[in-house]
Amino acid sequence: MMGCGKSAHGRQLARELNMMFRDLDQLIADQYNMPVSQIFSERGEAFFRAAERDMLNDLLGLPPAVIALGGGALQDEAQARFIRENSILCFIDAPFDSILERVQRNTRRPMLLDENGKLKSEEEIRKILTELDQKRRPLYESAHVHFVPPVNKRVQLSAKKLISEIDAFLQRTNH
Ligand SMILES: Nc1ncnc2c1ncn2[C@@H]1O[C@H](COP(=O)(O)OP(=O)(O)O)[C@@H](O)[C@H]1O
Ligand SMILES: O=C(O)C1=C[C@@H](OP(=O)(O)O)[C@@H](O)[C@H](O)C1
Ligand SMILES: [Mg+2]
Repeated sequence: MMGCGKSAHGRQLARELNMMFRDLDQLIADQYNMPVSQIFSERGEAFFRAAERDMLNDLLGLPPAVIALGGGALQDEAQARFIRENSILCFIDAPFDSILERVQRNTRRPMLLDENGKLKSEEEIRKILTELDQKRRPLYESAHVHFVPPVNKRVQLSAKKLISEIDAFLQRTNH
C-alpha cells in the first residue's frame, strides 16, 4: 500500500545488504522526465500502469537488487505471480493510521489529489485507502514475506527485522 514504507525500507535494506537499490516510481519518473503525479495527470493512470509493468519486467531480468515497488505494482494475479517467481516479494503491512498520516505529508501520490493537484480531504483519502486495501490485500498477502513493522521504530531498525524475516523465509524454503 502507498505510504507503508516500501521506498524507505528498500533503501535501508540495500544499504545493509550492500546491494543496488532501485525505486520503481523514481525510475519511471526519470524515464519520462516528470514526477509520477504529472504522468498520471498528463497521460493517465493506464499509461502509468503500462510503464510500471514494462519497467518492472526489465528490472527483474537484471542482476539482483532491492526494488521498491509502487503500491499498485502487483496489478493483477498474473503480474503478482510473475513477480513472485522472479524475486523475494515482501509485503510491508503497516498500520492503517500510520499510512493515513504519512500520505498526507506531501502531494506525491496522484490518486490522493484533486483536479488542482491539492490533497483531498482526510475523509476522502481514508475512503480511497480503505477501498484500495480491500481490493489489493489478497495480492499483497500472496507475498513470500508478510512483514508487520515494529511500532514506533525507526526504519533502520525495522529494516534489520525485515532482513531477519527474509532469512527465516529462505531457511524455511531451503534456499
Ligand atoms: N517505520 C517507519 N518509521 C518512521 N517513518 C517511516 C517508517 N516507514 C516509513 N516511514 C516514512 O513514511 C514516509 C512514507 O514512506 P515511503 O517509504 O515513501 O512509503 P512508500 O514507498 O511505501 O509509499 C516516508 O517519509 C518514510 O520515511
Ligand atoms: O498505490 C498506488 O497505486 C500508487 C502508489 C505510488 O507509490 P508508493 O506506494 O511508493 O506511494 C505510485 O506508484 C503511484 O502514485 C500509484
Ligand atoms: Mg515509494
